[in-house]
Order: sequence, then C-alpha cells, then structure tokens
Amino acid sequence: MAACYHGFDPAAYLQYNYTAPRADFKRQDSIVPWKLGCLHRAFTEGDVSGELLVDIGSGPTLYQVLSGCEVFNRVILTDFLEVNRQELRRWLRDEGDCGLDWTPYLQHVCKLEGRQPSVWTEKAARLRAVVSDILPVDVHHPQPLAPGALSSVGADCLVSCFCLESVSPDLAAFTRALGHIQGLLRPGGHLLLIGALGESYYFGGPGVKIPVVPLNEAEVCASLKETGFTLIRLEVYTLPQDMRVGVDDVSGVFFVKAKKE
Ligand SMILES: C[S@@+](CC[C@H](N)C(=O)[O-])C[C@H]1O[C@@H](n2cnc3c(N)ncnc32)[C@H](O)[C@@H]1O
Ligand SMILES: O=[N+]([O-])c1ccc2c(c1)CN[C@@H](CO)C2
Repeated sequence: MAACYHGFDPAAYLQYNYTAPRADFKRQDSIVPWKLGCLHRAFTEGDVSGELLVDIGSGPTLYQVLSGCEVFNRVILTDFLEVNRQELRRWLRDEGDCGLDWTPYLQHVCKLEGRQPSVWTEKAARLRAVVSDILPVDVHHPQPLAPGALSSVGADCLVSCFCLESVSPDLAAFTRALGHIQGLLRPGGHLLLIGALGESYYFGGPGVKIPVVPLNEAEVCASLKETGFTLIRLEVYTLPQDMRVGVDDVSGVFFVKAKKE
C-alpha cells in the first residue's frame, strides 16, 4: 500500500475534497459542515476530557482538531508522508503558501461554539499553541508511533479521519490497523473515527488512484467490537449526487464515537 501513496499531492487532495461543493458552508447538506458538526458535538458533550489528543493520519488537513483543540492542552498530528507533515508545519508556523485557506473552517467552528466568527484568529492561535508534535505514523505497525512518542499511559483521545480504510487492502487489515491504534489509547479513552462507506478508490492527485477497502456500517461496528471498543454513537451521511465529483466512488461517510473498554 505504501507504493500507492507515491505521488500523493496534498494541494490536489485538498482541492478535491475541501473546497465546494464538498466544503460549502452555505449548504446544509455539504459533507464538511456535517463532519465539523459531528466532531463539535462529540468533543463538547461532556464525556471527553484529558490532556492529550492524537490525530492519526492527519494528511494535509486540520479540520479534524478544530473543536478538540479547545478541550485538550496538547495535540499531536501524525501522517505517513513527509509532504503532508510539511503542509501541516507550514500552516502551524504561519509561513503562508498553504494548500488551503482554513479561515472559513475556523469561522464555522467558532459559530458552532456560539462565538463570533471574527474570533477565528483566537482559535487559530489556540491550535498553534496546543499542537506539540507532527509525527510519522504507520497504522500497519503494531506500534504505529515511534517508541516514546506517547507516555506509557497513552492518549486520552484519538481522532482519525479517512485513514484506516484508505491504507488497508482488505477488511482484516483495516481491523488490525484499528487494533494497533487502539493500543495508543488509555483505557476509558475515546476514539472519534470518520471514514468512507462503499468506497473502492480515490484520487490522491492527478492520476494517483489509491485503492480503498469498501466498508459498510456493520463491518465498521464489528471491527470496533473486535478491537475492544464500545460504540457510543454511529452517524451516517449519504452523498447527494452533486457531491460525487469524480475524485472517488464514496457513497457515504460514517462518524463513530467509541470508548476503549
Ligand atoms: C485519505 S487521506 C486522509 C487525510 C485526512 N485525515 C482527511 O481527513 O482528509 C489518508 C492519509 O493516510 C496516510 N497514510 C498512508 N499510509 C499510511 C499508513 N500506513 N499509516 C498511517 N497513515 C497512512 C496518507 O499519507 C494520507 O494522509
Ligand atoms: O467529502 N469529504 O469531506 C471527503 C473528505 C475526504 C475524503 C473523502 C471525502 C472520500 N475519500 C476519502 C479517501 O478515502 C477522502
């Protein structure tokens, strides 16, 4: 699978998935506002707490920690590719020339939090303050992060979006990878997992076709149970026709909130 990611293009990937119509903050049925709403509710309903949030397979995106950065004092971002870690560093160091303007995302999450969108600069500053590391990760390894990356206790919360199914050749590999990241979490810690349903490929750049293991809801729930998670909530988004833009064959998106037993 690693070879499939040769040629992954962060800027193209962001353009394909994180601009309109998939990221249209004026549309109730756009995918990205739906994801941000799921994450906001999950992080703020009172049961998620602790010090350390780890995002597994961040890619070149930050949306997945815009709510969590208000709840945790330390956030670690991770990805398999240096090109993605570089993209994240560029934004976090405020170096400009980023692949995407995250301002509308910051403003949208501020609105979800009942704050004026104009305080998006405060959220940006908060995120830059709490992200302590941007680390390499390989979910196919029993220890996905380098030794010593986390304390022996583990993370208090994991978030992972469109990673496991996008790097696994089959359901067994997906479940093994889920088990590997489960080991990064402390007992009682939470997992917030977003992923693709019914997807068999996506383009990670022009001509960079990446295979995906097609999942259904039952398989996701069975894998969570098999790897020692208790499901708290599963939400599903079904793509309207005009969200199918030719960059993948995804039919739906799942959001899972679960707890490590
Ligand atoms: C579809 S992208 C998801 C990016 C982002 N989390 C999002 O929500 O859009 C999948 C990511 O998995 C990363 N990846 C590839 N192989 C991996 C591996 N073995 N372990 C962890 N991540 C991997 C890729 O570099 C890529 O950033
Ligand atoms: O609509 N979206 O917000 C969105 C974002 C990222 C991705 C998808 C859809 C579908 N394909 C996956 C790769 O497996 C990546």
